[in-house]
Amino acid sequence: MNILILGYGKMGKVISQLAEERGHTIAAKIDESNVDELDTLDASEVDAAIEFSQPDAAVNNLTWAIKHNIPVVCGTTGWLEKKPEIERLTLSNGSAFFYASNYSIGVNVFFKVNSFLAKIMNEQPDYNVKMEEIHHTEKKDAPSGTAITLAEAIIDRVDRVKRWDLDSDVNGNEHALPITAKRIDPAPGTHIVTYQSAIDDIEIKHTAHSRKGFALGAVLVAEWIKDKKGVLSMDDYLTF
Ligand SMILES: NC(=O)C1=CN([C@@H]2O[C@H](COP(=O)(O)OP(=O)(O)OC[C@H]3O[C@@H](n4cnc5c(N)ncnc54)[C@H](O)[C@@H]3O)[C@@H](O)[C@H]2O)C=CC1
Ligand SMILES: O=C(O)C1=N[C@H](C(=O)O)C[C@H](O)C1
Repeated sequence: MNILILGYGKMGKVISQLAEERGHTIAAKIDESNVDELDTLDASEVDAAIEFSQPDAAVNNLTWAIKHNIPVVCGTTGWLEKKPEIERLTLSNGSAFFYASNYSIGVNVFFKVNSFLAKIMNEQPDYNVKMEEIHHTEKKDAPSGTAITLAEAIIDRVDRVKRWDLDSDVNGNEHALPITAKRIDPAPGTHIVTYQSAIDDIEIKHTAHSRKGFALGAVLVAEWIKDKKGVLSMDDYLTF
């Protein structure tokens, strides 16, 4: 496949390397410094685009790919208020758009465990739930996209939890899920969900050791999305 890299930072570099190791070619590596290369790129030669840039760049990149009918795999977090707009554009254009807050298989297993635990804890009102996420200091958004996905699953299943709150001192308020976002180098991504009671704590934790799991997942999805259409997610790709 010929893959276009939209966002050639820490993730774009690992993704390009892995894609080449898997026998793909890279159509172009687009960064802040060479966005104008998109004006002359032959889109008909591109099989899929992988977009890992930054919150204020994602919408333009995705719009460009969708309008050029290039299936696009997006991992950028922190722009999701605009996602409905991108989904509408995808559908009206008959293109393909895939979004996941986390492409690693391990985190997607963790999402399932989190949902299962939340369902059980709905029946255990003595426990308050809280979350901690730890990432490197260059991360632009907080809380992480992964933390938001985890929180949304808890809010959907635990009736007493109505919202999440970032870095607030709401421990003990049973209606809020406090999320603490720590920035410590070189953490690639750690997420901890804790249910706390006077008697005991129940804790689940995922720790990424590198960016390889995120990057491999994105390349595998790009291979899968090549001939697909529509708004797609990990629920369409993963069979577990
Ligand atoms: N969904 C997932 O599995 C994962 C998502 N991420 C997300 O991916 C994004 C990128 O992460 P990193 O690579 O660590 O960040 P980074 O800061 O190392 O790289 C971002 C790159 O985007 C470039 N950029 C800025 N404007 C651009 C534009 N208009 N077009 C193309 N590129 C542009 C910047 O120059 C920079 O090189 C973040 O939003 C992060 O949260 C990161 C890891 C995993
Ligand atoms: O910015 C990062 O690095 C990461 N971002 C994603 C997120 O916001 O959840 C995924 C991963 O945790 C790494």
